[in-house]
Amino acid sequence: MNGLVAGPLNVHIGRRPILHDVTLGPLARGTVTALLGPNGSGKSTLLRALAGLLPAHGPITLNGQALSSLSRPAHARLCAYMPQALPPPIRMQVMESVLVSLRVQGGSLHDEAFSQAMETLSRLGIADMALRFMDELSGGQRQLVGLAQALVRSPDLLLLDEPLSALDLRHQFTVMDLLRRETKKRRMVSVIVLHDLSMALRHTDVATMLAKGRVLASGPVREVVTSAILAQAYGVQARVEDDASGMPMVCVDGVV
Ligand SMILES: Nc1ncnc2c1ncn2[C@@H]1O[C@H](COP(=O)(O)OP(=O)(O)OP(=O)(O)O)[C@@H](O)[C@H]1O
Repeated sequence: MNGLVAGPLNVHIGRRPILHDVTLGPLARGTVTALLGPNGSGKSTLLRALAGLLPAHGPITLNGQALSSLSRPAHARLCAYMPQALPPPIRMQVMESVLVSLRVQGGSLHDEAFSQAMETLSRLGIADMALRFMDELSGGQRQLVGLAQALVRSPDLLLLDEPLSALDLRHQFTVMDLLRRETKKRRMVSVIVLHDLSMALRHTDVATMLAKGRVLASGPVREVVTSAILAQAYGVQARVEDDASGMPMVCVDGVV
C-alpha cells in the first residue's frame, strides 16, 4: 500500500499515557495533511512517534514498509522531521548546516549536494543567506533554514512541527505554497502541525484533529474544520466562511 498508514497507536512518555488508539491515514503520496488540535492534545507527540523518536505501540507503515523494522540510518533516509524548536543559533554557516542535514542520510556527500542545497535555499528565497552564520540570523530566518534542512533531503515522509510559527505573513504563504508543490512533485507524504486553521483550510488536503490524545475527526480538511468540531476541540464558537475570492477562512466569535 502506497502512502502512510499508522495505528492504532498508543504512546507513553514515562508512565504517562499520551496518545490513545490514534489512527492516521491512509495518507496518499503527494498529499499534505494538517495535524490540528488544541495545546497539549498530542500533535508533537504523534509527529515524534512517526519520526521514530518516541516508541509507539502499534504499526506505522510507509509505502508498504514497516518503519519500526528499519535501522536509524534507513529511517532517516525515508523521513525528514523538523521539530517545533527553531534551529539553534550556532556558529555554523547556513550552507554547511544544510549539507550536514544531507549527511544524516548516511554516506559521503555526492557531487550534486552543493547545487541541491543551493537550489533548496533558492526555492525558499534565502539563497543570499548561504554564507551567513546561524547565530547571526533572526528567528524566522533560522526557521526557513530549518525547512531547507528538511526539504533538501527529498524524503518520502516529511514531518513539520509548526513550520510557520516564526514567519511573517508573506513567508507563511510562500512556504505553504512551496510545500504543497514540492509534496506533489516529489510524491511525498507531508504531515504538518498547524495552529492557523485558515491556513490549513487553504493549503492542505486532509486533516486530523486531535483532542486529549485521541482522534476527534479525520478526513478532507473542510470536513474536519467545521463549527461543530471546532466547538468540541477548542471550546470556541466559530464559523467557516468563504471570503470574497472564494477562499475559506475561520472566524471566531467567542468561547463556548
Ligand atoms: N516529556 C514529557 N513528559 C511528560 N509529559 C509530556 C512530555 N512531553 C509532552 N508531554 C505531555 O503530552 C501531552 C501532549 O503534548 P504535545 O507536545 O504532544 O502536545 P501538542 O498538541 O503538540 O501541544 P502544543 O500545541 O502546545 O505544542 C501534554 O499533556 C504534555 O504535557
